[in-house]
Amino acid sequence: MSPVTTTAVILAGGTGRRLGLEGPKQLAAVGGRPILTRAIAAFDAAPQIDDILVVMAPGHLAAAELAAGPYPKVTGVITGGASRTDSTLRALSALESRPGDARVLFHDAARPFVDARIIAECVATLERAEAVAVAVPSSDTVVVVEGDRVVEMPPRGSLRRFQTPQGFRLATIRTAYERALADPGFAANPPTDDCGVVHRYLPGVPITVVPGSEQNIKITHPVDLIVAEQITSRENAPGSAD
Ligand SMILES: Nc1ccn([C@@H]2O[C@H](COP(=O)(O)OP(=O)(O)OP(=O)(O)O)[C@@H](O)[C@H]2O)c(=O)n1
Ligand SMILES: C[C@](O)(CO)[C@H](O)COP(=O)(O)O
Repeated sequence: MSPVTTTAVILAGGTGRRLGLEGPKQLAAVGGRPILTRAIAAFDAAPQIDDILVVMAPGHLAAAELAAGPYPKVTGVITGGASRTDSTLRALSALESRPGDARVLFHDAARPFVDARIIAECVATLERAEAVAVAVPSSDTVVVVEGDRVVEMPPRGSLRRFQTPQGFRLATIRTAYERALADPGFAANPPTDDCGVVHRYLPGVPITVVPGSEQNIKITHPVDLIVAEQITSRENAPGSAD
């Protein structure tokens, strides 16, 4: 391991309610391989990643251990919490012995098509930044509504859609969550991701954005499974690197 380690945390603690399958969506297969396996494999293959921690939905640890089996960088599979931020907190507890300058990338297990370029750029950015996010421009016009009324139309050119991974120096994300836990309003209204926790509780910390990819989709709704199958159908095409 390099003196400053980089850990990938695969957040797989959800149940996939919006997808509506019988079990957690991360155990469903796309292109013949479980979504969770694809996410783990991407980080296992990345030379910048030293180790991987999988945070799995309660009651499904054995399935996650099976999925992680072939990947030597996986050093732990732990149980997730009730919300995404609870699952991150559990990962931070599991990493409590690591020094503050260690790096951590949090990745949605539900994004099976994260690529080597994105992972490399996130880790490289953490050499000079405390926090990094992955984002793509919006092809839709995005509006703010109150009830059924449009109240704001932010200029689209400055809008981005966040993806994962989201990366941090460990000391930064620890401090952000310490402050969040001290806020009585946090549990009732948690940010939707880890960058949101840093943005709200450490507003002075810049979050550097690196370009994501249109393929790095989050499998959320049933239509996303159809798109995912299409993406995987190219894997074995002549000339494909996969
Ligand atoms: N308690 C939770 C909830 C979510 N996640 C993870 O966070 C990622 C993004 O969340 P999302 O797409 O919302 O997944 P689910 O919570 O499973 O989906 P849904 O909201 O439709 O139930 C997923 O990889 C999910 O497993 C997690 O680790 N712990
Ligand atoms: C982290 C994230 O994927 C960035 O777009 C998103 O915020 C997760 O939201 P979800 O509702 O937990 O899917």
